[in-house]
Amino acid sequence: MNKKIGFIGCGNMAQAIIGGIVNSKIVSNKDIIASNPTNSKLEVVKEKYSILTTNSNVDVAKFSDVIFLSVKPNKYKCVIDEIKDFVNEDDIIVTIAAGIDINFIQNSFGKDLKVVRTMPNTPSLVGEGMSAISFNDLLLNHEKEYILRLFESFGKAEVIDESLMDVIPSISGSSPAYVYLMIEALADGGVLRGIPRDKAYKLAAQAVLGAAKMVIQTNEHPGSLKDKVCSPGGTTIEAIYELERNGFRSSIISAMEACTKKAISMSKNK
Ligand SMILES: NC(=O)C1=CN([C@@H]2O[C@H](COP(=O)(O)OP(=O)(O)OC[C@H]3O[C@@H](n4cnc5c(N)ncnc54)[C@H](OP(=O)(O)O)[C@@H]3O)[C@@H](O)[C@H]2O)C=CC1
Ligand SMILES: O=C(O)[C@@H]1CCC=N1
Repeated sequence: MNKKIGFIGCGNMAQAIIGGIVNSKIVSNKDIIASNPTNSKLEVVKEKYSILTTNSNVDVAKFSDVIFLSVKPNKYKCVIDEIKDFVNEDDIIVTIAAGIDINFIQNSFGKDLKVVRTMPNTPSLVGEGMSAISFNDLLLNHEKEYILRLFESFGKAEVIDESLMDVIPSISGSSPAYVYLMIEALADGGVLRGIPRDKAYKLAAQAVLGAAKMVIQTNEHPGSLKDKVCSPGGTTIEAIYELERNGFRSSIISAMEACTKKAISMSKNK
């Protein structure tokens, strides 16, 4: 059966997933609907992807078999109150929010529902997303497989124990932002030495893409790949020494800890 997919909230993350799903053609655009209170974002997805749009969250709930709750965490309660009478036990609820657990979703709906907790990321838009997924017990095997196929249509997906979900923003949900910061810094460093800005972004971004592909495709330890770039007495080891002196790795791990602590505090203060 062709399932109908709905998005409640059509912001940055919903648009990335919609773009990824439409580009992969796994679901027909006529079977996708999105709601948003303001029209400008709906006009963007209508224009780009020819999906259905509405200002009514209830219309999305009535139309869809799989409902993505793609609003900010603090909007979950009111959105669920609005739609709960229009969601039935065969529907699948997908949460993408940091710090929202499956228990909270079930309690807010006040009934047993099939709930999938996920943490995607914005590279889903270009088919290179990374999503972590946890299912509750009510999903049947074929429904779990369907959800996995859906997420794999716009990148990679890993099933993960729900107890680890608050850590996922730090490693793959939020981390594209750290990488953009690094690409900006690499480009600025190039511009400082006279490289034209447009070329600097291309050089920096392609180096990051290539390095990530090397880790994934060669399966070699990142430390060993790093060693192969460091010619003895060469340029790279000078840069690595400077990065280590400035706490590059511990700065990233500290940033991740801050991210995880925030996700945990969000789950306590919903
Ligand atoms: N951005 C990211 O990289 C990632 C985000 N997430 C999760 O995705 C969720 C959305 O984040 P993000 O896309 O960044 O945020 P955005 O602010 O870009 O999107 C949220 C959207 O929800 C809309 N909205 C607000 N209130 C309602 C309502 N009552 N009914 C329907 N829609 C409403 C907003 O409309 P408007 O502003 O137009 O009024 C906005 O378009 C969050 O829970 C976040 O944790 C998860 C992984 C990665
Ligand atoms: O910043 C946030 O809260 C969301 C969750 C992961 C990425 N963006």
